[in-house]
Amino acid sequence: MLERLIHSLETSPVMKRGEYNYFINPITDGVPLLEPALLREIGCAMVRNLDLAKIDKIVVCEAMGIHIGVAFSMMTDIPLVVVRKRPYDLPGEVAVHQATGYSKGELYLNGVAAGDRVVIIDDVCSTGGTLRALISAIEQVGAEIADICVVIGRGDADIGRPLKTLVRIEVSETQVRVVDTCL
Ligand SMILES: O=P(O)(O)OC[C@H]1O[C@H](OP(=O)(O)OP(=O)(O)O)[C@H](O)[C@@H]1O
Ligand SMILES: Nc1nc2[nH]cnc2c(=O)[nH]1
Repeated sequence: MLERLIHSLETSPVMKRGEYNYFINPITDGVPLLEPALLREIGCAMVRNLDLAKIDKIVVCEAMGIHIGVAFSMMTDIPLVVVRKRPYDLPGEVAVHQATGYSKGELYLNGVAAGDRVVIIDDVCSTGGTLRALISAIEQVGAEIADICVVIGRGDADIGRPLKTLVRIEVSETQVRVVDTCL
């Protein structure tokens, strides 16, 4: 299992975004293209690794959490909430600040209510800025976070909660190395 993901990572190009070594991969960028078999492989691995007991909603972040969230939602029949990068000004919307290794912005959460039990999933965790922002937004509405899982972990960010990763990687200026897997 995860052979496709590991192969895609070990053949990922790396570019500079400022000082940040940014790897380019189908799962994290949709570039150059995303094979359905790779998406299925990841969906199955998430189903096997997440605690799905009594989960009301899956929460993902725009943009590169969406395809993973859709696959996972269709496999589990659990509704999907997409945290957006633009406001809708709906009642109860929560805004939080997001900072990554190469960008800053605001995130807007709608569709999660007090008492909901949710899982957060994303493509990658690097500095942890995005997951910390998502956790803060969900805590502000009074929902319960049952589990958090990303496909790819790089670095050792502290998000203040347990984090599941399908694979862990190291990124140099020229290449990606897979150093651990969940299996
Ligand atoms: O751990 P971090 O340093 O926060 O990095 C992880 C985040 O970076 C990417 O999102 P990004 O905001 O670049 O946008 P995108 O999904 O729209 O490409 C990725 O999809 C993660 O959400
Ligand atoms: N594609 C991609 N997304 C990221 N999100 C945070 N770091 C990275 C990275 O190196 N590559």
